[in-house]
Amino acid sequence: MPKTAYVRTKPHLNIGTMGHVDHGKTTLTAAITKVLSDRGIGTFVPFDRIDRAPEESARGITINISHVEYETGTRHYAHVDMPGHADFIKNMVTGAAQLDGAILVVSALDGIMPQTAEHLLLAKQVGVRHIVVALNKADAGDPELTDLVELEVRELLGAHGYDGEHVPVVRVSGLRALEGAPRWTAAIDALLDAVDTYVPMPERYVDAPFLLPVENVLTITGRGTVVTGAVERGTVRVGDRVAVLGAETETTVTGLETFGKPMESAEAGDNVALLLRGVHREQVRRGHVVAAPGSVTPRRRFTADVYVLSTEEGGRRTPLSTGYRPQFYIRTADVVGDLDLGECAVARPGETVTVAVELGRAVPLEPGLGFAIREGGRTVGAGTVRTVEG
Ligand SMILES: Nc1nc2c(ncn2[C@@H]2O[C@H](COP(=O)(O)OP(=O)(O)OP(=O)(O)O)[C@@H](O)[C@H]2O)c(=O)[nH]1
Ligand SMILES: [Mg+2]
Repeated sequence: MPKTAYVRTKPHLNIGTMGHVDHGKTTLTAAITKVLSDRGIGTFVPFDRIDRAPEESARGITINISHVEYETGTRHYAHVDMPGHADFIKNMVTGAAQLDGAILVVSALDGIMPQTAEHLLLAKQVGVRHIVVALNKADAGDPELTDLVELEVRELLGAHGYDGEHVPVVRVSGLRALEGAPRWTAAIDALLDAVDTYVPMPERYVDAPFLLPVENVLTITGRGTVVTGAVERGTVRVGDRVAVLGAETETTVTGLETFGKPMESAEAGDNVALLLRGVHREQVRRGHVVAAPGSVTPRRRFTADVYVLSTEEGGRRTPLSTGYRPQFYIRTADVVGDLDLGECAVARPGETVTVAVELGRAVPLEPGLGFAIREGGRTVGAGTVRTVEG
């Protein structure tokens, strides 16, 4: 049976749930789809369809990011549910790199925890400009304690450069909303209203040359290799030639889908799957970039302003020095790089310094691009590209 084509009727945005492990991101994601499907718009996606890997159900945590789709009265959303566990921050950053706005989920029972702050910092760094807070588990929390958690969260938002005073903070219960309790389904409506009104429609650079950072690579039996991700800029049509930067190959797009629905062309902001002619699954990886041929040249060397996280923020205890070789998280890529601190030679936790970086492999870079620096499973710094060199 031929699949129904995607019909663009409402503006499309990319949002997602982030926050500390077990604070209820996946439950809330399922609850949002439930409330909307009860209203007759969209399909309910149960919890075990979101966390569907055997290891996820065995451990009771999210490991991989997953995407669900839904519509409110005014918008179409692709929603990424991100893992909270510290071991899977890598997957969280990949998910966050494509968002126009994020729902920061904070358990009203536990308040701010380490990955609440780390996710906020990483989101800011990869360019998430707007946050809405869901104070989850409000069914079980004491209202006065919840007030304190709200104050704490607003302060944390402010400390990371968000408008802590005005960010909407909505008290929800994903669990009770899933069960259909009217008070809590109404809270989901309030949360979606906050997202609809507080996260503005971003400017989409549809006229720029096409660029898509690869989030995932799949094989469709009988059809070939598919890459998925959000289109960062430009448009792409079936039949277009594209370069796969990282795989150093050029190919033709032979199919285009969003959430299983075929489309003729995709544009900046769309969350899509591209079928690539004659490309083998092993050739392409997360972190590669699919782009209009000749439109970008991957580079290895750049200068950047880097903030070295303080020890209290979960950063290092000791200074960084020239020759330090951490991992750089740039768009969906994770690349090793050498740091040169020039004359200042060392950078202490809590300091901001200008550094020169030489990456282990070339990636598309441009001034203003944000990135995170991680080492041995923790975030140690956050930076912005200043200049790009050959
Ligand atoms: N009381 C109460 N419990 C909740 C609520 N939402 C989630 N929970 C419980 O909290 C636990 C964790 O929920 P998840 O949705 O898996 O949390 P998560 O944030 O997705 O966890 P990770 O993805 O592993 O970081 C589960 O036992 C849920 O049933 C809520 O609103 N109220
Ligand atoms: Mg989860």
